[in-house]
Amino acid sequence: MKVLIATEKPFAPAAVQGITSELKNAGHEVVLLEKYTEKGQLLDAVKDADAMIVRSDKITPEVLDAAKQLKIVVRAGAGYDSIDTAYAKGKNVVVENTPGQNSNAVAELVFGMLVYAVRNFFNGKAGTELKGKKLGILAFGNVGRNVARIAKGFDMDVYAYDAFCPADAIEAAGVHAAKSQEDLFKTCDVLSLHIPATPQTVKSIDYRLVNLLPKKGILVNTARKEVINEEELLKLMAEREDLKFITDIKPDADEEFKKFEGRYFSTPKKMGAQTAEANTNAGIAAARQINAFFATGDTKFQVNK
Ligand SMILES: NC(=O)c1ccc[n+]([C@@H]2O[C@H](COP(=O)([O-])OP(=O)(O)OC[C@H]3O[C@@H](n4cnc5c(N)ncnc54)[C@H](O)[C@@H]3O)[C@@H](O)[C@H]2O)c1
Ligand SMILES: O=C(O)[C@H](O)[C@H](O)COP(=O)(O)O
Repeated sequence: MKVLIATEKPFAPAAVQGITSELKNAGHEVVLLEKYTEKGQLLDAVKDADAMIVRSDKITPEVLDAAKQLKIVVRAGAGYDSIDTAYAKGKNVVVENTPGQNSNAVAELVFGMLVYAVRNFFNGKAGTELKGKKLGILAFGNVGRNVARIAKGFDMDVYAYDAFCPADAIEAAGVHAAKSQEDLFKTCDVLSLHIPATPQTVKSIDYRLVNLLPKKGILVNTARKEVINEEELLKLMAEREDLKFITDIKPDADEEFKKFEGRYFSTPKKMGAQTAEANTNAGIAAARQINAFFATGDTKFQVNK
């Protein structure tokens, strides 16, 4: 089978090597399309691909229509909102993700950004410590659980809320279970977002919710920019000079947020999963899932059943 690795943002070289040898050892042909700049390059490359491995690359109906032989596309990562899963299903294309493979990388970045923020972006003025502060984790999935683990090392008081994870499972992980999203925002000094972008969550982080944060609250986003209601957050930050917003996903209104100097930080490019380890873990998992799919029909990680 022909497997296309299509990554506008390439994997680390060691990851590409690992993915390629997994696939070749299983008898597949590997084609690499990296750093493409035109949609046409992707449309051309997918024409004869039987399988694809992608990162945040947009797999639209146009791409799926061009991929006449495609049977499976694996998103080397957690969030698959960049893929039109329903359209793929209609074309009998299996869509999979690789859950948990990059979650430690994202969790470590949360703390990198947090230390930077509480130390006033290293401007030389006295900052604060994380020890003893209340950390709220919105969504207790793979990333949220890793954030909780690291937060305990900082001696933070950790709370979480997840719409689909029962409170006793959160408590069993040694984390306080908040009764609701509102309860989590009201309680915590730092609020870290780990919800996927879904119809229920898009723009859900709005004025009303963020305004529940106590004085000097910090909102951290390593999830998706779409979950934030940017217009309302801008309004709130203009009204509340105590709030900080730090994010791994540049908002559309980045220029406007930049006006809040000393209270806003965005990574220049999404960095959460950008480690050699996460690239290798997610990429090799994707390759193995493709091998299993062609060898035995395994669809354990399918997200468009
Ligand atoms: N910055 C990055 O590079 C990066 C890397 C990995 C993941 N992400 C983003 O972070 C998200 C979380 O990643 P993950 O690996 O923890 O995913 P995951 O699937 O392991 O966890 C997601 C959690 O969200 C919960 N959830 C779903 N809808 C919810 C809602 N409406 N309210 C509350 N909880 C809800 C689920 O129950 C689940 O526990 C991904 O969907 C992706 O968008 C970003
Ligand atoms: O959802 C995810 O897993 C991450 O957002 C994702 O892997 C990071 O995006 P990437 O850096 O791979 O484009």
